[in-house]
This record gives sequence, structure tokens and C-alpha cells, in this order.
Amino acid sequence: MKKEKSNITIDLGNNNTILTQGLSNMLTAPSVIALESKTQSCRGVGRAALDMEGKVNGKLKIVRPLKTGVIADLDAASKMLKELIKTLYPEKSFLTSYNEIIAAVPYGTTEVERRALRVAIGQFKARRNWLIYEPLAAAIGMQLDVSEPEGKFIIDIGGGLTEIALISLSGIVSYTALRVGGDSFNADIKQYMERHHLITISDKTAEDLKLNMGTVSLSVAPPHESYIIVGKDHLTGIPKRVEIHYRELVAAFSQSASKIVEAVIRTLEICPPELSGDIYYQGVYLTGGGALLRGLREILENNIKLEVHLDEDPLSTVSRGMRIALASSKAYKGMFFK
Ligand SMILES: Nc1ncnc2c1ncn2[C@@H]1O[C@H](COP(=O)(O)OP(=O)(O)OP(=O)(O)O)[C@@H](O)[C@H]1O
Repeated sequence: MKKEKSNITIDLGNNNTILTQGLSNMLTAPSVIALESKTQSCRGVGRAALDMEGKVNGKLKIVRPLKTGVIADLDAASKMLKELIKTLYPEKSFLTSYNEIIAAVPYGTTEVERRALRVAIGQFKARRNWLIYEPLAAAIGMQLDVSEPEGKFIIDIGGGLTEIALISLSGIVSYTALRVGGDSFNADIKQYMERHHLITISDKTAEDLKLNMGTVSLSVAPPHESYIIVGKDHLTGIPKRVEIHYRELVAAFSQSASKIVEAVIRTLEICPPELSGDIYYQGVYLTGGGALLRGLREILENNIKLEVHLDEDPLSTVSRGMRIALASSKAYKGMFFK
């Protein structure tokens, strides 16, 4: 077996975990695990566990082991990773050692949070384990030359966390993290429905609404103007059908969208003037699944008056960056750490 085949990259996100093995094998799964309440043994991971969410009886519990981009439940995260790696790499026994493993971590994490990730990946007994900061991996994934002295301004809107970073000479010069991301928009929808339509809706309904009809700008209209949803009436407890117009979602999203725009402006303000010129000429680079929400790129552009380049596949940018970095580790090893 060729050496690079046993290299693994791990992007353990709030919503999605992306694993790659070697150069071509990739697995994307929701970051969810179903555990037996009594024994804590795994009853399903990824899509299978997500499909059980909200429907289980007392014998099972559905756990999302990540919160705001870091491990909140180490045991569940370790079990979830073990099961997902088995799916990715079925021919390899758990006892055989891997070559190199690299995992991405938000720049703003504490040592304790990083230690949890090290423990979770340590179970695979690879020859070497590495960590890399997410904004660096995202920039590499977007084919940017992070080693040059020209500044690269990255905005990564994940599920639970938005990271904004200015990169130069393979390091992070300015940084802001914000606990707002794709999931905040779902929470906004749920809150709006509670207040304005007096119904409670499920997480899945909120996500469907966001994907099908969500926009943060009236000038970026979704394919359909309105959408019918079913929720639970506050007063009667009986299921109720409501028609929602996309304008309502623009209103619901306005605060979270403004928080992201304000954080971007704040980070631009603290950038050293030597690098501001680079950002002016190059524009800023946008990635993360949350960045796919309609109108976000446009409202950023309108507010900062700079070009905003949205990655072509923002859900996998960090994973792609790690794969590139591990495959050319001589060039990138300075950005890896243990
Ligand atoms: N087409 C889309 N429109 C709007 N939002 C989307 C779209 N596709 C995915 N998302 C959102 O992207 C988010 C997940 O993005 P991503 O996978 O980058 O985050 P993550 O890595 O799991 O989270 P984090 O980086 O915070 O740990 C979810 O909130 C999801 O709803």
C-alpha cells in the first residue's frame, strides 16, 4: 500500500464532519451520533443518527458532540469519529496504525479545547498527528499563497462559528471569532415563527425553509416567493399550516447578518495599514456552509465596498486545504502543530 493512502484529514465541524483518506476518498456526514442511554454504545452516526433526532424514546439519545466549532462531549466525539473512519476506511483494522492525521481547529480555541481534539484523534495511533488552524486551511483550500507577505482576508461562516482572519507570511495577523453562523439563521427562523405566527417549528423545518427560501437581502430573491410550512400551534397544540413569504425571512435574519457584517468591518479596522492595501486590491475571500445563504455575499460587498470572492464549494474548503497541505507537507509543515 502506498504511504499517502493512510493519510487522513479531519474537519470536525458543528454540523458536518468531513474526512478524507489519501487523495481521492472523501466522506461527509452530519456531526451526530446515536448512543444507547444505558451502555453508551453507538447505534448510528451521521445521516442515520440525524434522521433519528427528535424521534427517539428514552433508550437512545442523540448527541451533537461539537458546540461552536469545538468538542463539547469528548466521549461522543471520539466514538463518532471512530465509526466514521471505519466507513471511510473499511479495509483497515482499528488496531493498525495510520500514517499521518491532520485535523483543523478554530484559531480562537483554548489549549483545553485543542487537547480534547488531540485525544479524539489520538485513538487512531497514527505515526504523526497534526493540527492546523481553520482559517489557514481554508486559505490553502482556496488556492491562495499563504506564505507570501501580501495579506489574505478570510471569512469562514460555519454552522456555529464565524472566523474572520487576516493571513500573511503563513500566520494569522488579525482575527475575530463570532458565535454566529448558519445555525443562528435557523434559530432566527424559529424565533420569528414563535413571535409572529405563534407556532413552534422543528429544526428540520427551519433548515428546509432557509435552504429553499432563505435570503438576507430583498434584492437577492429565492426561486420561490413563498413556502408552506407546518408547525405546532402555541394555543391549541394542534398542527397548523402557515404560508411564509421570503420578505419575512429577510426580517428574521437581519440581526444575525448585521452581526457578521459588523465583525468583518471591525476586523478590517484592526488590520495593519501595510496589509490594508493588499485587501483593497485583492478583495476578501468568503467560505463555510453558512456563506451559501442567499444575499450574504452581496450585503458584505455593499457594506465593505470590496470584492467578495465566494469559494465554489464552501462546505469543503477547509478539508480541501488540509488535503493539499498534507500532500505537500514540506511546503506547509510550518503551519502544522501538535
Ligand atoms: N445552500 C445553503 N444555504 C444556506 N445555508 C447553508 C447551505 N448549505 C449549507 N448551509 C449551512 O451551512 C452550515 C454548515 O456549514 P459548515 O459545514 O461549513 O459548518 P461546520 O464546519 O459544521 O461548522 P463550524 O465551522 O461552525 O464548526 C449549516 O448551518 C447549514 O445550514
